This record gives sequence, C-alpha cells and structure tokens, in this order.
Amino acid sequence: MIKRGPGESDFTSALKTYAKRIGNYAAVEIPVYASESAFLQTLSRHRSRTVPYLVLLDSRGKQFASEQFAELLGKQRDQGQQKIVFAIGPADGWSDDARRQANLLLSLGTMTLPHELARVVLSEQLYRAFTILSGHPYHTGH
Ligand SMILES: C[S@@+](CC[C@H](N)C(=O)[O-])C[C@H]1O[C@@H](n2cnc3c(N)ncnc32)[C@H](O)[C@@H]1O
Repeated sequence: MIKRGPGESDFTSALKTYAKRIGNYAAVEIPVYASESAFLQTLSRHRSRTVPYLVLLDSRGKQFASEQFAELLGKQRDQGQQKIVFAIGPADGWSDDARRQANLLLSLGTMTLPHELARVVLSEQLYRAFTILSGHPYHTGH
C-alpha cells in the first residue's frame, strides 16, 4: 500500500498504487500537460522517433471487456509496439483534431467521470490487463 502524501487526493494515491504495480510489467510515465495543444506538440516530437500507439480516453469511444482490453495490449506487444500512449482529455473533452490522430478512442463506460477518476480506472484496468496476460490470479473474471 502507498501512503497518501501531503496535499494528495485519494485519486492520486490510488493512481500511484496502480502505477507501481504496472511498473512490474512495463515502464510507466504519467506526465501532465497544460493543454491539449501542448500534449499534441510533445506527441508529434515522439512521432519522429518511434511512433506510439495513441489511445485517447473518451466516453463516446469503444468499450472493451477487461479480457478484450488485455488482448489488445498483448497484440500490440506481440507486434513489437514500443510505446502506447493513453491520454485523458481536458475538461471540455478532446477536439476533433485530437480525435482524428488517435489509433483508438477508448471508453470506460458511457457515463462521464472526473478526469482524476478516469485516470485511476484506466490505471487499474491496465494493471488488470497485465495480470491477465501473465496469468497472475488478480483477475478472476466477472
Ligand atoms: C471531465 S471529462 C470531460 C467531459 C467532457 N465535458 C465531455 O462531455 O466529454 C475529462 C476527460 O476524462 C476522460 N473520461 C471521463 N469519463 C470517461 C469515460 N467514461 N470513458 C473514457 N474517458 C472518460 C476523458 O478523457 C475526458 O476527456
């Protein structure tokens, strides 16, 4: 368990817990950008080296069962994908321009979540996906 630091929200400490667990399976970075354009600019710099698989979180996107989500990650890994970027959008959602650049629009459900909670749910599902792929008993089904 990771303790909540001073000034940290419950969401932040939950995120740190899952990020640490994911770290057993893959390198994780959780940068925060001042704006959508700052994020897209950084991404275009990445693209000149290795092209990341870009997943934008969007409640209107595609929904997956946890097993299907694990399958998607496993497929990317098996195809030699070096980097997957998962991005939570700004308060007013992603622009059409950003949505066009995505390889996948991923929905965690049709209800709108606060961005900090969406980040925690995503991190838990990423951890779950890695445990499914590795046969770890964390995921026992529905
Ligand atoms: C507070 S929400 C933005 C809500 C925005 N006003 C809208 O109606 O789309 C901030 C970000 O959290 C993420 N988010 C919130 N709920 C989500 C969900 N159910 N599935 C996927 N992402 C979600 C999205 O990335 C969204 O851009």
